[in-house]
Amino acid sequence: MSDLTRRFGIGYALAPKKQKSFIQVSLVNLAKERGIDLVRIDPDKHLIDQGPFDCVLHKLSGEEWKKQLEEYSLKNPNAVVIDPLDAIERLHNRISMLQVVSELKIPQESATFGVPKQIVIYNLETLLDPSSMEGLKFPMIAKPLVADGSAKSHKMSLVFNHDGMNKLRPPIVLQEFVNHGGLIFKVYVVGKYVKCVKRKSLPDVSEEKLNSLEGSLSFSQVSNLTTQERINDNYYEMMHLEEAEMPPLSFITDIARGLQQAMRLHLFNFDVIRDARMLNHYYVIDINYFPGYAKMPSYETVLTDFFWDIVHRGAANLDKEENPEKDSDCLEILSGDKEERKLVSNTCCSDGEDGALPTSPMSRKEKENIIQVSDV
Ligand SMILES: Nc1ncnc2c1ncn2[C@@H]1O[C@H](COP(=O)(O)OP(=O)(O)OP(=O)(O)O)[C@@H](O)[C@H]1O
Ligand SMILES: O=P(O)(O)O[C@H]1[C@H](OP(=O)(O)O)[C@@H](OP(=O)(O)O)[C@@H](O)[C@@H](O)[C@@H]1OP(=O)(O)O
Ligand SMILES: [Mg+2]
Ligand SMILES: [Mg+2]
Repeated sequence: MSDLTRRFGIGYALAPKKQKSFIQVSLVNLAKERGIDLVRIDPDKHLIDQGPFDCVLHKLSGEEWKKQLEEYSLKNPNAVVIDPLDAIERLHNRISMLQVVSELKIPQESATFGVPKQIVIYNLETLLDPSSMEGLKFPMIAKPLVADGSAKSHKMSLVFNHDGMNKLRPPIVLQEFVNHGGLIFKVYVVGKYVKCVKRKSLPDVSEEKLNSLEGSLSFSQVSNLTTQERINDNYYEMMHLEEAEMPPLSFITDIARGLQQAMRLHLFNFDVIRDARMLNHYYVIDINYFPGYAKMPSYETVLTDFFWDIVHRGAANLDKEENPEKDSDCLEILSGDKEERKLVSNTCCSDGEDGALPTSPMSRKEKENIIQVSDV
């Protein structure tokens, strides 16, 4: 059978929440039209007994799953696994996650980048010893060291002074909070495709405010919002985020490609903030494996193109540049919307649709999410 008439199978093994957000009818139908069947893998059954698959797409972890994948790959050497578990594991620890950013060797002409100053704290004794924090300035953001996708791993605190340390539970990463004008850039990578969107982020903390704030403030999953209504505060209106400038395209693409090569991953996104005091300096603060692509405009088309490449070009050729000129068109800078609010619940909206790529028959649904930030 020629490649044009043959059907291809991509098995997906995802947690229920991810499956619900990612496997939308619009994606399944578009892939089907292009000869690709998306098939659910039952994680409770042996992988080896399912399929056959041309590609296994997954966001599951643990020793048992690792064994299953290894066994499957041994028996099906031509099946592509997106992505290798050992490469994904680097992102499960917030130190190794950002280490890769510090090691990137790419030209920094139009703009510069780095990671915020941070330390890792493994026990209470170190946490409560002020000398451990030497070199770090308040406010800080305390993040669980483990970033395994659990609700716990997204629970963070803004820490304004030493009193705020009491409520933290190591192991944590203490990272300097960088004022960034309440705006975050999310850069989605799908194989060679790179897309940068704007979202609302935590508001700046002024010196004045810092002195009047008590201890710490906890919050969770700021970046999991797409649709938001604001209540009672004009911070973001005053910031005019819609008009805020995007980072230079080539700069963002260089970081994306650098990260992709260093991490050997095809599906990830990273969060970038711009230093409010030095406007051509950026910080990478977070990298996520297999993020919420359904929030990315035209996600069905982008992902289906990627699947098509996998099944027609194979893993070995997937990362080779086919047509560098075409690739440069792949970077789209879009504007989205996201925000963090104090003591209220909100919904927020990503302005998403860009028209630069053909959209699939069923357009992406805006998701509504709620965020709550409460005093600890
Ligand atoms: N160093 C920092 N300076 C300023 N703001 C920060 C910093 N680190 C994180 N933030 C803010 O806190 C939010 C959550 O942090 P981070 O992205 O590390 O958490 P996460 O739970 O891994 O998020 P995601 O849902 O994207 O996986 C960011 O989106 C940003 O708004
Ligand atoms: O779907 P999941 O539960 O995996 O949640 C992921 C979420 O996507 P969603 O919007 O589809 O929920 C992502 O949002 P964006 O970065 O794309 O905004 C991001 O928050 C990831 O860190 C989450 O992955 P986790 O770290 O929790 O595994
Ligand atoms: Mg994030
Ligand atoms: Mg994250």
